Amino acid sequence: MKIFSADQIYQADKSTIQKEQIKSEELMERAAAQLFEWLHSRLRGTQVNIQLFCGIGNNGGDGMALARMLHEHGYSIKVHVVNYSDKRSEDFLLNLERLKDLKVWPDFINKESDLPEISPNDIVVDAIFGIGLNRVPDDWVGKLIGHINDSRAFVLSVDVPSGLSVDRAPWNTSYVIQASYVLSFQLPKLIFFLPETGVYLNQWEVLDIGLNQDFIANTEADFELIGRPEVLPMYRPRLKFSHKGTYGHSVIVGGSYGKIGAVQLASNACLSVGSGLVSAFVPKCGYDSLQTAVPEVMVLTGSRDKNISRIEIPFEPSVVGIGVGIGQDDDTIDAFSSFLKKIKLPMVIDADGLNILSKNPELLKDVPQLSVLTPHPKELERLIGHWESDFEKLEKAKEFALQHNLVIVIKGAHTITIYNGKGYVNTTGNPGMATAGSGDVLTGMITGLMAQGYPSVEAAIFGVYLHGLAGDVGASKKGYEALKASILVDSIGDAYADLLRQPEIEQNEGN
Ligand SMILES: NC(=O)C1=CN([C@@H]2O[C@H](COP(=O)(O)OP(=O)(O)OC[C@H]3O[C@@H](n4cnc5c(N)ncnc54)[C@H](OP(=O)(O)O)[C@@H]3O)[C@@H](O)[C@H]2O)[C@H](O)CC1
Ligand SMILES: [K+]
Repeated sequence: MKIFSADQIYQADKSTIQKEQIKSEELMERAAAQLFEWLHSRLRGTQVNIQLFCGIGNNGGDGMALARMLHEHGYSIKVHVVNYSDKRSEDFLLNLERLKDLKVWPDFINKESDLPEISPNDIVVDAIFGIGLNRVPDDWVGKLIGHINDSRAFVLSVDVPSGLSVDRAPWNTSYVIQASYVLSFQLPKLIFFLPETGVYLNQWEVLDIGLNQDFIANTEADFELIGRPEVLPMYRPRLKFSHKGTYGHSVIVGGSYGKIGAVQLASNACLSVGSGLVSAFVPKCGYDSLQTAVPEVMVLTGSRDKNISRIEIPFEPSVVGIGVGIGQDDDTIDAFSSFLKKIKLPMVIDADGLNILSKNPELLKDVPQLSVLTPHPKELERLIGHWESDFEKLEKAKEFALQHNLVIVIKGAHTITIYNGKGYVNTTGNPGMATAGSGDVLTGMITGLMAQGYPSVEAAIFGVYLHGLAGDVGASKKGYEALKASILVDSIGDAYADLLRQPEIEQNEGN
């Protein structure tokens, strides 16, 4: 699913109005009807106090129209107009009049007003600001937002939590609604997935308000949300008349004394994701444990016992994944840099491989184009420098990836894969995956997918999705806390099965 900027959403709005020859008020009516249906199907007439806080723009207009529909269906409502400007939108005014026609009289909150009482048992509808927010809310509006947050009521935000801009970091983090649920129109917003802004909502859902599908399909978006529909077409089925050579020979280079487990996890994941053959290149101390732990993996060793000092692979690998557990000894850095000069095919670089690049940026020119770098935020910061906000982080990462023609996988709750000026936001995974070795498994999976012929960017997007899905499958059996990286590896098969399952057929169909 595409993720649009605020400007693109306004354009989609306009093109829908033109194409369907409707008025903007009708689009607002559709939006409000969807909001109403969502609430009504859950409440089914339950008598609970619903307090609607409406701004004076179209977000507020949506709230007003929703208030009317709730009132018409017998719900107990209280409508507050947050009167932060005299520039009321036409559709807001229209819906205010429609509400007054039903003899519902909103109260107008301004700078001097007392804050309304809100019980923890109330439902608050937050329709103060939508995607039109373009500056910090006034202090009195910020205080009202704080008051709503302190109420402990269930807060349903219309389109976005008020106080969050769609395209930048919040001006004042205390002036942002903490939403229990966000009902967002047509397309998800990038802020739902970034660590700095995603914390302002517990759950979100998209409501289809029938915006022009041609416009959406033909408009290039900077970000895309990656779910099952986006990932399935990337899947490459295995062929009946194939052999292990068809699916590539991966090499995982890494490990040092005490960190051989990283290579074990990565090479095991590489095999489990489908690489035909997997070899590991490790220091000598890793030989016995690796051969014992993963008999399917072939093991090559360097000349040193505790670290890698020279990397020599006596065959042409399909792909190399390098860096897990490798350490940063001087001779390891030398080995890494001379290996980079030899290798021409795209590779996967993780962990200390990335830290070596950060400390020796002159090596970047030797990294093969289209290689995949998989940093967590700290590793990314070492690579691209400090950022002030998640938006700046994404811009800098895009620039860096473009400059070196690389794929960058920014790991996090919603891992974002950056390539060619675009960001692909992952939807699978859970907090149980914040555990030792989880990244090593991902490195192995992306490497194993590239070995099978997935182009690097698809290997990254598909691998991140499948890795998260393995985490979700694993957590469903073990819970979050007990989820370990080795469970992720064991769950890769179930993750594939989950991804490829046929849509469920109605049980009684045909009866
Ligand atoms: N296509 C859709 O998704 C549809 C969305 N709808 C809803 O419309 C809003 C967007 O409405 P809009 O009127 O453009 O903007 P807001 O309601 O968010 O804000 C209203 C105006 O407030 C001004 N503003 C901005 N920041 C502040 C501030 N900090 N303090 C005071 N005032 C502020 C700004 O106007 P200015 O001229 O003063 O700059 C805003 O325009 C969207 O989120 C949906 O809820 C439609 O209903 C259906 C289609
Ligand atoms: K809102």
